[in-house]
Amino acid sequence: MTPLPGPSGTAPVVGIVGRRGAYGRWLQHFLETRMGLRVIGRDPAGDEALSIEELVTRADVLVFSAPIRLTPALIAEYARAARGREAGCLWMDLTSIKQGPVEALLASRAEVVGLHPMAAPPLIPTLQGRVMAVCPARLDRWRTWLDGFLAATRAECIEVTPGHHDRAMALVQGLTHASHMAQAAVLRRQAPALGGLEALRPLRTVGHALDRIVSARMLAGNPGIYADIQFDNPHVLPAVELMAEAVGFLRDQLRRGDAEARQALRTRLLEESASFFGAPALAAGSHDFDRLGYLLADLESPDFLSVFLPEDAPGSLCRLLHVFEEHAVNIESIHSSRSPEGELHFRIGLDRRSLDDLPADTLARVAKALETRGIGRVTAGHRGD
Ligand SMILES: NC(=O)c1ccc[n+]([C@@H]2O[C@H](COP(=O)([O-])OP(=O)(O)OC[C@H]3O[C@@H](n4cnc5c(N)ncnc54)[C@H](O)[C@@H]3O)[C@@H](O)[C@H]2O)c1
Ligand SMILES: O=C(O)C(=O)C[C@]1(C(=O)O)C=C[C@@H](O)C=C1
Repeated sequence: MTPLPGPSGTAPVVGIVGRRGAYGRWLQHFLETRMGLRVIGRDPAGDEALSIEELVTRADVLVFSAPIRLTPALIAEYARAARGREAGCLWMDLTSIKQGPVEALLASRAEVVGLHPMAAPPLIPTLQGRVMAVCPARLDRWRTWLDGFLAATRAECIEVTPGHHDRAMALVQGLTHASHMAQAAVLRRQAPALGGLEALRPLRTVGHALDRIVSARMLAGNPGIYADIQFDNPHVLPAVELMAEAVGFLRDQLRRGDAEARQALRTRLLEESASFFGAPALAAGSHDFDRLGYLLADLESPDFLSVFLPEDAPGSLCRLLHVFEEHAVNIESIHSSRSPEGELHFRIGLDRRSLDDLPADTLARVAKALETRGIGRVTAGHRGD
């Protein structure tokens, strides 16, 4: 692989501040394996071989990937240590909040871009299928290299100013996180009396299942990030205040309990918001809800085989399906998905009734045929009898 040259014509050395963290590790792997670049870094979590001075001197590109609450002061500390030697370099950050970090970066003499990959570091080596907010702040000679870097990430890049980003993230992240933290807190208080979370599962709706997924993802994540987004994005507090006002209004109507209260709830919390969303958005959201509901049902169906296809080539899926046909196994659904390790596979949902009419070892024979003919490797499978 030919590394992408920087403005001097040679491949830049990239320094990562916070390279032992979740994104720092992901980015180092990306830069080394997908861009062929040399990566150095520093992190108080056991990676202090280079001093701050050495790091800013040696890195042509410096990326800040540190806790949100510390980042503006950390950037200022690096800028002080660089004492102007950063002129001609590119400095950037991955922080979930953009105004403070980008202002701090601009106080240096480096070229500056603020980035926000809007998803946790993925299992796969690129950001394909994810959005990256890009705040170009002071770019000149590094623009071409930056374009190449962003293209290599395969993220859907959206240019935005830091101020607009933070106001939007107060709604996209702050509000979403706040409502799911609140939901999880209520579930914690009330679900045990009903036998716990798992006891609710058989009675799930699609809406509850989707919300549970979001809450679980957040609660499984880094609590520091979720707390910092609430506290350090100044636009979150007004959004949370409006949410509390809306929930308070709902509570007041429930306490009143009369016909007028019911009408007030319908008007203010349903009809007025529905007309704000508009008919096309309501129809599209409703359709997506249905599709996600069926997707979740498919992914939970008990009869399935998950098959890893080593050959990412036209016709591989066709050859795979032919084996099921040969064994008279009826397929109910096919989803391409990723294992927890990031490996691409197909989850083949099977029709229970067709399995019932077949010999008990049919799935084992399908799996064997797939493997001996070199079509695919069965990574998981289940026949829910
Ligand atoms: N994880 C996510 O979901 C996610 C998504 C998008 C953006 N981000 C952003 O990426 C950045 C890093 O997040 P993360 O998930 O890797 O967090 P993390 O807590 O896993 O990593 C942060 C790293 O910074 C290090 N650090 C702390 N103080 C430091 C200092 N003084 N100098 C150098 N390093 C220091 C920590 O030791 C840690 O290894 C954050 O700004 C976050 O907003 C994270
Ligand atoms: O877990 C995920 O993939 C996320 O989307 C994490 C999430 C989020 O929940 O908003 C959290 C912080 C980052 O700034 C970006 C995204």
